[in-house]
Parts: sequence; C-alpha cells; structure tokens
Amino acid sequence: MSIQGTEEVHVIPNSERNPGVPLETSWFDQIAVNTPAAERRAATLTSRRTVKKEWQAAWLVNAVRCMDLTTLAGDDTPERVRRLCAKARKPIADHIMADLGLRELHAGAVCVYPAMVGTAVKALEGTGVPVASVATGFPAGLMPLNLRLAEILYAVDHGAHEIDIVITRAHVLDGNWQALYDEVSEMREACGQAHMKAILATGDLKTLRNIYKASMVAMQAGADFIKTSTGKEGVNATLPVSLVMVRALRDYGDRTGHRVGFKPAGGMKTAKDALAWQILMKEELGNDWLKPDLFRLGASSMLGDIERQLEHHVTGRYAASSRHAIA
Ligand SMILES: O=C[C@H](O)COP(=O)(O)O
Repeated sequence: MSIQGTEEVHVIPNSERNPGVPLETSWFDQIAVNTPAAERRAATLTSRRTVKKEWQAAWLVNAVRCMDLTTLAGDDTPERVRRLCAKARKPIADHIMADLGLRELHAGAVCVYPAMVGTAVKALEGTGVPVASVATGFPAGLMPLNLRLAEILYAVDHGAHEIDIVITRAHVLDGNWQALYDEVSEMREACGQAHMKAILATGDLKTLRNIYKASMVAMQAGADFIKTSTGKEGVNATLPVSLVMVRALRDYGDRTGHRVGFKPAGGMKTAKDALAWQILMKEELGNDWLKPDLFRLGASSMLGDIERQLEHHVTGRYAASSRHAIA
C-alpha cells in the first residue's frame, strides 16, 4: 500500500465520472435482499476478519487519507472550521509521521455546511484538500426542489469541489423511483463540475431492499458516490447496510462499466470502525475502492482514536514493521 499526499485537489476528472443512465426499474424490481444473510456476512467482517498487527498502521493511515473530516453542527463558527481545516492539512502529529516514514498526509476532504464553504476553501488553498459541502436541505431535504438546487449553486459558487446531497426519503418509501431519479438528475446537473455524493439516509428507508433500490436509482441518475447517512438519523452507517450498498455499486458497475464511490458516514468513531469498513471494501470491491477517489469515511470524531492507535504503534514493538508496510 503506497501512501502519499498530493498537491492537486482530488477531483475526479469528468471523463472518469459516472455519467448516469436512463432509469431502468427492471434492474431491481426482482431483487431479493436476504437480510439475515447480509447481517451474518457483515458480522464476519468484525468477528472473524482482522488486520495483522504489523499492517494496522498502514490501514489506519489509509483511513485518514480517505476521511471526509466533518463538522456539521448548529454552533459551527468560522474559527472552528479553520481549526478543522488545519487538522485536515496535518491530521497526524509530526513525531508519528516521522516514525512511520511519512512525508505528507492529508485528509480526503473537509465537509461543512454551505455557509462555511468560503472559509474552508480559503483555509485550504494550495493544500490539495477538497472542500465538500452538504446541500439540498441537509439533513431532512424537506424543502422545495428549486431552493435545494439553489443551495447547490451557492456552494459551488463559493468554491465547493464536492456536494453531498440528500434525497427525499418519501420517494423511496412511496416507491416513486421516477421522482427520485428526476430529483437526483437535476441535482447532478446543478453540481456542474463538482463531484456529487448522494446521501440515502438509510436509517430512514425501512428495508435493505429499499436501500438497494435507492442506491441503484441514485447511480442511474449520475451520483459519483453513494453515501449512507447524514449523521443525524436515529441509525447511521452500519455494516449490513453498507454491504447492500456496495453490492448495488458492484451490480451497477457490471451493468454499465461505470465506477461509483462509497461513503459510509455517521456514528463511526473508532479506529476499529475504520478497519472494518476498509475490510468490507477490499473484500467486496478490491483495492481500487481503498483510495479517496472511490472511498471516503464521513466522520466528525474518528480521527482522535486513529491518532491514539497510531501513537501506540510507533511507541510499540510494531513500529519497525509498520514503517516497512507503508514505504
Ligand atoms: O457526513 C458525515 C456525518 O455527518 C458525520 O457524522 P458523525 O458526526 O456521526 O461522525
């Protein structure tokens, strides 16, 4: 695993983005999602799969470079956003970086509310760290579509490189796939050059089958990423839900040849979570989905635990082999 930062802002070139395809409900009308099987399979990711101690530091560093470092709180201030940006530029303490032999490392992106985009863009200028903005009436999405589209335009106009949209959950709960397709297509168009992540808010969607179908429709409508949650639902990212979404993503790739990214988000706080989700990506989709172009972890409070675990590694007996793994 080679881990290096980059000076360029990590925006997927248009030629590699998912252009979307016409809505085709026969792709998922017949699907059967076996809930107990998805739960059993997800459980093996935490109970039976482990990352060898000597490789853990490399996996944790990779989680950092794929992390959308997030602040989405009602009491956010420009000063808090600037501090978050400073953390995104230099997420790991110097002595840990030196011990692991890393020259440069930054977070995958910073994720903020639209009103904070300008502050974040300025704070991250020249660093290569993209700014993601939530939009479209985050977190509930219960606003008229024209205002939700205007919010995207505002964020893009202020320099956001990525837009995290929310879908109308009622379209999924009513089985109105055409309405879902139409709104996501319009949002995608409003994003222009910015790269669009579609938040499904899976905790609101009731069944894994709904989650599979919503994933497929969002991709058909041109989402560059599908994302589990806003962090504000009662249940946010879980492994069974993520498994169903990545399998939808694989099915979409098989049908169309387009690669779509995955962003689990909400409620993930530990280094152990970071490992479990990376194992899922590697086992289901392979190493390409362990890179920030196709994988992000959306989290406001996971970095602290990762830094603590890395500190243990560099002060412990595994430091030398981890250094070797990252080189
Ligand atoms: O998109 C990211 C989520 O909103 C973060 O949720 P969290 O605060 O539970 O980590």
